Amino acid sequence: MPDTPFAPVILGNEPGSFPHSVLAERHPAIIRQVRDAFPYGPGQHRALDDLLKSCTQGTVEPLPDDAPDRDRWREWGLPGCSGRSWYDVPWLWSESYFYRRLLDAVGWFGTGAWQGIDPFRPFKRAELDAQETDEELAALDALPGLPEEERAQALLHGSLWGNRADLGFRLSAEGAEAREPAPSLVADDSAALWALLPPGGTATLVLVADNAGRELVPDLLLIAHLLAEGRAARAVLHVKPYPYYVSDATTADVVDALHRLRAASGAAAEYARVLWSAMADGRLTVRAHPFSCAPLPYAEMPDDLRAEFAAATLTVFKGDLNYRRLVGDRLWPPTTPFRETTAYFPGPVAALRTLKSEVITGLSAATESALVAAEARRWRTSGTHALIQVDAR
Ligand SMILES: O=P(O)(O)OC[C@@]1(O)O[C@H](CO)[C@@H](O)[C@@H]1O
Repeated sequence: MPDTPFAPVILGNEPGSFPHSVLAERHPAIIRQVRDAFPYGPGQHRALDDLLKSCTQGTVEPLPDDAPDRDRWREWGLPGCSGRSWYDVPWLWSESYFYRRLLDAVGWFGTGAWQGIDPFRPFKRAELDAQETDEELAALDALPGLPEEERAQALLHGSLWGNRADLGFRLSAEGAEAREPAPSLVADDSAALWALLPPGGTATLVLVADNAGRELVPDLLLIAHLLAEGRAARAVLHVKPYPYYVSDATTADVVDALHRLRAASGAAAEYARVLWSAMADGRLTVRAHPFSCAPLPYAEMPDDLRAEFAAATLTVFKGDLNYRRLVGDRLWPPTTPFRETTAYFPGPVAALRTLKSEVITGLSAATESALVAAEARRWRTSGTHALIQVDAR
């Protein structure tokens, strides 16, 4: 990481700011939604009440003594954050710990009957079962007649804009889905991305997934295309080891998405066949590394993960949160080169992301001025702009 006195770490303690609204409004709304979605017992309701009080008015508290990941969270900075207001510790840390505590409250980590019951599953399932998903899958039938480059580009854009399908985001951005998509890319390095994945090559692609459902489906379709066309010989899909940020994909969500694709007809079912056989013969693997849910930037990744990314031809980070973790959750001057913020990364790296938080790098001065002139600061968080950035080395 470069020395960054000019790029302060984002905190959530400024009333009226986007990060503050996430802590003060989005998190309580998520607690409400989860509480309403399950027939929880009194213990769970009490734990949710306690969490609501702690995260809005209280301080960060340590994990229970028997938490299986106590040591990990100690390494991830819990002792330094304990006793401080959730608003005063780094925003990234605070959000991440909120999801960890929410899972605790509903019994995910316990040994009881609620162990492993995903509190966000009803929302993710509803999205996967929605009519919009049928329409998106039916639209794939237009692809087989097109030249390979056009299909590849269409599927890349499907995966990119699929990142708008973020359930946590929609909780606090009502109507965002209905707005004009404004499909404007604020940075487009797709040519550099394709140059790293030529047809008939031996590339290993690592895709660090973001959301389940209507984002994961197009991510899987893109992977299927890359494998089928020989742009990747092998792909590794990184998902979250536990439910996170409402809609982030876990292994269970990958299974649901693959079932959804397999049950479809036409081209979608063909992509499903490619994916099932690639999983069966090991060309496509799923990883759920603990660091995927860490409250830290990727600059602090552990050695085993660093080695894995170093061995890949290209690592693609999907989504807003992964972007924040890739470049560092800081208020960078928007023209800071992307490759300067990813210089620590051990191999070629790309970001596919719609803009849903204030972190941004790699803009040209002209693009930044145009966005500010048209929308002041709104373009940073509205989810209506996107980027494809590549550091090819
Ligand atoms: O990573 P994703 O799904 O694209 O977006 C995650 C997100 O909704 O959560 C954060 C605020 O909670 C923001 O960074 C962003 O808006």
